[in-house]
Amino acid sequence: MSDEPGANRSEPPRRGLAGGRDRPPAADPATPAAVEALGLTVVRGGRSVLHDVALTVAAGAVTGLLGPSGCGKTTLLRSVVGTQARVRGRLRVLGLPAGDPGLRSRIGYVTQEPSVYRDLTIRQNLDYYAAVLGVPRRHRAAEVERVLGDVDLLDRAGALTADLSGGQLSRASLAVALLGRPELLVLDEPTVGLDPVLRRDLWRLFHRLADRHGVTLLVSSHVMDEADRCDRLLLMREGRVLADDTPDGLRRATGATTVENAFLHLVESGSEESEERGPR
Ligand SMILES: Nc1ncnc2c1ncn2[C@@H]1O[C@H](COP(=O)(O)OP(=O)(O)OP(=O)(O)O)[C@@H](O)[C@H]1O
Repeated sequence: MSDEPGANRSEPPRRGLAGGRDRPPAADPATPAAVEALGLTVVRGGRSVLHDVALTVAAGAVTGLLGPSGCGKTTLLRSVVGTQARVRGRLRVLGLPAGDPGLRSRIGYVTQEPSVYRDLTIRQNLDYYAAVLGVPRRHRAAEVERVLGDVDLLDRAGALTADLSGGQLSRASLAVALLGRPELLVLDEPTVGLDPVLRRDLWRLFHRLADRHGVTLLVSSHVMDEADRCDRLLLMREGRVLADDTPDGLRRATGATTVENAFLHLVESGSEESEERGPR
């Protein structure tokens, strides 16, 4: 079944562990939210894959979207970016309804599939995408060098992308997303398959972008050990957001010592609650 972009409507989310659905979770009252969702539901292939999701993504911070494979992370990211069809509920991104044409140049999106032309070099790819984004010709070379430096690919800039390793390819896709300095970066599993040094370097880059340039990053991962690298976490399971909190807040709220155990605690307390409620 196809997934054409659909019209998204939105409203704001709620804080802490997932609970009532009457208002959205506010990440930090002092920081405006970059993304606010309430009652977000998505149907794919005739099946509901996001159920009544409420969440907030704090502006200028690194938020991790964590959960097992198939829980709906990519669907949620696609909804935020505006490429997902059949999105119902309220979803506001940088103050506009998700999918609004005014958001196109303000969001950088890196999918799980590399989004670079394999028969061009990294630099040629970046130059092409910079032109598509409307970066003026006189600034283009400097912009390309800037993003190459950000992802540490200056020494491979002349290589054909077909000849790159998986990690280099991911970084080339990330460099494309950094062109034009987007305010929101949406990254789908950007660290999969990378060695520990590259993973550490990428997380450092994410925090540098947030801390120095005020960029908001929403980064998905199915690896719970990346949780402590995030300022805030959204824990997902089976199309629902179980928690929207900081790593420390989550540990405090659940009494767990690790985010993985906090996740298990939430899953178990969720199933106890539904057993108490009985079949619906
Ligand atoms: N094109 C599609 N048509 C129908 N159902 C789909 C489609 N793409 C994904 N799904 C289903 O939607 C659900 C959520 O998928 P999604 O890709 O959002 O999960 P995910 O958490 O990103 O998984 P992963 O970590 O493996 O990438 C899954 O049950 C999946 O089978």
